[in-house]
Amino acid sequence: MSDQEKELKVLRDQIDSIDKQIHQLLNDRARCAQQVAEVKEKHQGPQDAVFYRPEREAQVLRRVMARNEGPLADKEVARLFREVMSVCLALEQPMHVAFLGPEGNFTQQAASKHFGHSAHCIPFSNSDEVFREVEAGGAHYGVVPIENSSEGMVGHTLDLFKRFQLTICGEVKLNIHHHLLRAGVEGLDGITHIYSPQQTLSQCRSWLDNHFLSAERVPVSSNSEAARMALQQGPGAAAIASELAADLYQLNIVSKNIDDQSDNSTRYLIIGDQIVGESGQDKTSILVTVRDKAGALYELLEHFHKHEISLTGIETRPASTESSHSVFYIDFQGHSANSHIQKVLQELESDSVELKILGSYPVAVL
Ligand SMILES: O=C(O)C(=O)C[C@]1(C(=O)O)C=C[C@@H](O)C=C1
Repeated sequence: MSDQEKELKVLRDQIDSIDKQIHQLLNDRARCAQQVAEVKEKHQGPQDAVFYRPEREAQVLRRVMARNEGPLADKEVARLFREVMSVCLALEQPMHVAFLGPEGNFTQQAASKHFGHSAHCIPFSNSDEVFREVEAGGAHYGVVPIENSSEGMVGHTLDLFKRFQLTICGEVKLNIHHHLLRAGVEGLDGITHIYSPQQTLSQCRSWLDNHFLSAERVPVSSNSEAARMALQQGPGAAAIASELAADLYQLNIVSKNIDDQSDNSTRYLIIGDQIVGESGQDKTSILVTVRDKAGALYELLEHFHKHEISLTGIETRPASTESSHSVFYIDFQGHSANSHIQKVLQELESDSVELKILGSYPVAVL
């Protein structure tokens, strides 16, 4: 045995022994989660037991990151624990998560980032169907986009909260990175057509102008459709799409991160029908309907100012039935179980035509 082989053997024996301990501990943890499920079923009833606890998951992940001493990066260890909790939760109850499809898009990536890879994610062709599926009980939770750093709020998603009696159980943020994908070929030569949704083509315009001024840019309905076209049309075709789409359609990533803006991100909401407990770092979202008059918004915001509550987002939506009313979607720091948040909610309720509390939920961890 060479010196190198001897030294490697010592270290690999150590790794084998550590792996054995990790393996045992993982199964110990899984057994604990099974017992947690039994306790929930015993006290809440087998039909009503709530297995997924976003507040607890957020606390576990925050603690993992806070105590991490490396060399693994905080986010990397949290990602591992995210998956550990995902398999443990699947033992308690296999999770069915509806998302705004099609398969391979960024919303699916967001769903996996939030629930881990043991959740069964099902694509739906529009956000209305995602809401309907969750409300009907066909899926435990749903994932829909709410805000993009360059495009702003997704008004349609906000309006769905007026129609459906669902709550917000969580949020997840995803950095959006677009890649150039090709089937069976490496490099950039010979590309004549580039497929992607119009919005993505716009977000990569400078890169495309620099590299492919003469290639035809073909707008398609989704990321996944772009990937499918690249696969179907052969070597002259390329798609701009996500890493997940590359995996799904077995395409090569020939150029990574081609977005003009490197910090493009999208925030997604987790919708369900449960009240989420306090995690220690939470947000609350509401819809407030007020009569149109000068200073209406000012009066609403005064309540937040008085109680020193920081807003994290505000958006005006048209009131569908009454033209003399305005609806504001507002999210702010704090949990509705907290007494000073309760005071603001009471004041808003007495000052408005309608107040709908959409939910309190943990601020995105990963
Ligand atoms: O603490 C719980 O309630 C659990 O069910 C355990 C556990 C975990 O694996 O840590 C699993 C799923 C929940 O979403 C939260 C945490």
